[in-house]
Amino acid sequence: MDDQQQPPLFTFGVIADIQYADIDDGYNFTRSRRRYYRSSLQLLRNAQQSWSDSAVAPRFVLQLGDIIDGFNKGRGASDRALDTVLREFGSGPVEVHHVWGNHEFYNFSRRALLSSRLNTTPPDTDTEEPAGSLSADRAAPDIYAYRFSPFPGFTFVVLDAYDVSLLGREESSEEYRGARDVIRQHNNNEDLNCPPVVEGLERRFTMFNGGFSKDQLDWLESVLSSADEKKERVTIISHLPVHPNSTDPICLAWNFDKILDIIKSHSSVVCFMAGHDHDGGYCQDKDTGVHHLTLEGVIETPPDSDAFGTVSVYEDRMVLKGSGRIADRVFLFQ
Ligand SMILES: Nc1ncnc2c1ncn2[C@@H]1O[C@H](COP(=O)(O)OP(=O)(O)O)[C@@H](O)[C@H]1O
Repeated sequence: MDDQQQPPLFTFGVIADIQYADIDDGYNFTRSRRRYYRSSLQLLRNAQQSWSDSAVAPRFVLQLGDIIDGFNKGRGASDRALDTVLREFGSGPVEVHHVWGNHEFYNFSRRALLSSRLNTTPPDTDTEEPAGSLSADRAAPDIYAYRFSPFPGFTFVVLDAYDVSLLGREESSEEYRGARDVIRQHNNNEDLNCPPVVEGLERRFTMFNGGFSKDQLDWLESVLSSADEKKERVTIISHLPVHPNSTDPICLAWNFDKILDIIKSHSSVVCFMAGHDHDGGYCQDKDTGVHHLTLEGVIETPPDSDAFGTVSVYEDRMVLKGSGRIADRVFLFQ
């Protein structure tokens, strides 16, 4: 019998870059793509409706970052916009795991985010760690990175792609200075949102991107080592993509190569999911077989279309059923 005819072990929903704001339509920076700020809420509603109606209720939803747009901040509407979108999420049947993107930091400080409803770190389940030490389920107190296991044998890792960034860090902090040193080595522009070159991987060194600290990378190593031992299947999620063939390089994480190196040295990773590049992208890494999916963004999806997916997980594969401009895909495990 074909796997596809058997029921999945579990399913989950994915959606990226909602960027809701109660403002008229606009355009991206280069004016090549229209942005539908109000309609994005209706597209989220469509996704929730589909997940509510589905025969197999999804176990959870992954919200891949940029839930509300930075324009809310200047209008004093950040809290209101967030309430509006979270109310919509709350109407659905399942828990949501929120990833943080650049627009989260345009609206809120890191400290505010850590104590907000956008912090979906699960309660500590790790009983093996001695009292007082950090849980293996979380990276560090001010890094928004955690793991969760929705089904035996499957682990999901939420990464903090703005851990090393000029966004969200106090200008007086050591972290801010460290991030400024990194970007300044590559970008001499006065406006650090302006990429340093017109082509190639160096374009990623802009202020709207960021990277992963050594602490976070070390933690990821340890999570993946443990998953390797248990022969688990790991899906990593982050706002920023890490594979150059899965995105326009202007959207890559600063130290994407470090994540690729770590993935390469662990057999457990099967998939990496990101947002940020609203045009979306996909590749399967030829060495590791890991599937790198960049999900098309809701904000640049016309009101008569959709941009969400539902993933069915089987023993040997994940099957993405895309809606609207998201393609159907099969991610076979290697
Ligand atoms: N090529 C560029 N040169 C200068 N500023 C840019 C460039 N691209 C984006 N920006 C600015 O960077 C910020 C983030 O860009 P934006 O396209 O809004 O990000 P996102 O795609 O995450 O919504 C905005 O303030 C935008 O005006």
